[in-house]
Amino acid sequence: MSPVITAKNLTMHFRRCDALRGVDLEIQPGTVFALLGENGAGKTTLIRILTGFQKPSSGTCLVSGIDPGKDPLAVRRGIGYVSDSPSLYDWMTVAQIGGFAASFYDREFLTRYEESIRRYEITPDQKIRHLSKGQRAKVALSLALAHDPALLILDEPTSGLDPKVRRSFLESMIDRAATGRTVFLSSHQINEVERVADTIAILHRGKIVLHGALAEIRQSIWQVVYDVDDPLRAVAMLPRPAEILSEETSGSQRQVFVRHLDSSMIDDLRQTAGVVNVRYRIATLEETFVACTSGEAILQESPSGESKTEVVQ
Ligand SMILES: Nc1ncnc2c1ncn2[C@@H]1O[C@H](COP(=O)(O)OP(=O)(O)OP(=O)(O)O)[C@@H](O)[C@H]1O
Repeated sequence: MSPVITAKNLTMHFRRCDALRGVDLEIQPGTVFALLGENGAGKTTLIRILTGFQKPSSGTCLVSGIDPGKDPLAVRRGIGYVSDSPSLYDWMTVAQIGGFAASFYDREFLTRYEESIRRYEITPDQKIRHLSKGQRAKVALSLALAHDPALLILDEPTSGLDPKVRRSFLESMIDRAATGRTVFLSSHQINEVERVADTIAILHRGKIVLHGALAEIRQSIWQVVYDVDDPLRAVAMLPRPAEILSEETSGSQRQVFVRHLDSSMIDDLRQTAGVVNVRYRIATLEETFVACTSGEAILQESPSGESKTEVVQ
């Protein structure tokens, strides 16, 4: 099956910063994909390029087979999209905005929209400008979902929602993917991402530093901690195929986050002169995120499963 989203070497130079620095990405249909990154990592910029609101400085991308730079309206007609700050016509009521949006789509749109508004317990004749932040988010989500798009792109979709609504919304995203539709969401909420995503990518300073199946990532990244007899002692890097995500020294203790560790490497480390008290365990996704976004040596996995390590300046 061909990917729903393909990005090749996307860059975005703004006057004062490089928001994207060569992003490669492939997202398969029928999956929930989560883009993780710190503030300012470039998530919104990438989403704006994929939805045709921003032209990249260089590189190419296809969304459902269409180049958003060439035909942004065709891309946006075919997808459901909620930005991080949805702009809605404030002077309309909840019902009016649904009726207005419905004029661009088939008859089912209004039925689905009204059903969603009822489920979210929003009063249809309330003015948009009088809605709370969470209610606005619910209206924006209802509009994005009402034409039942094959691809849904959501920038921080749950930021205004309370925990109960958040949970049921995320569960509904898993159901969507199970019917072959694709969900692309950006988030800071690692615990939420863990519950719903099939694949994730971590964006750090405009580069994707980790990309792959969540199940595989959760099983392949390890935290290794050991002590050295002398804080100045040099210890050799773990050999290939190990890939170091980050290394930290605190006095005589060293902590390494590493991908593709095997037990012989731990045995060798235990045999190393001056190294004592070696312990290791699987890293949590949160630890992996911190390691990927604070370490110097970082890696990128291609969709084919090969991975490479590179250094971020
Ligand atoms: N139109 C613009 N002009 C200049 N710089 C911009 C513009 N849009 C974004 N940037 C810069 O690009 C970088 C990435 O911003 P972006 O909004 O994509 O990050 P983000 O990952 O979505 O952050 P957050 O999680 O805080 O929303 C930031 O340094 C930001 O200041």
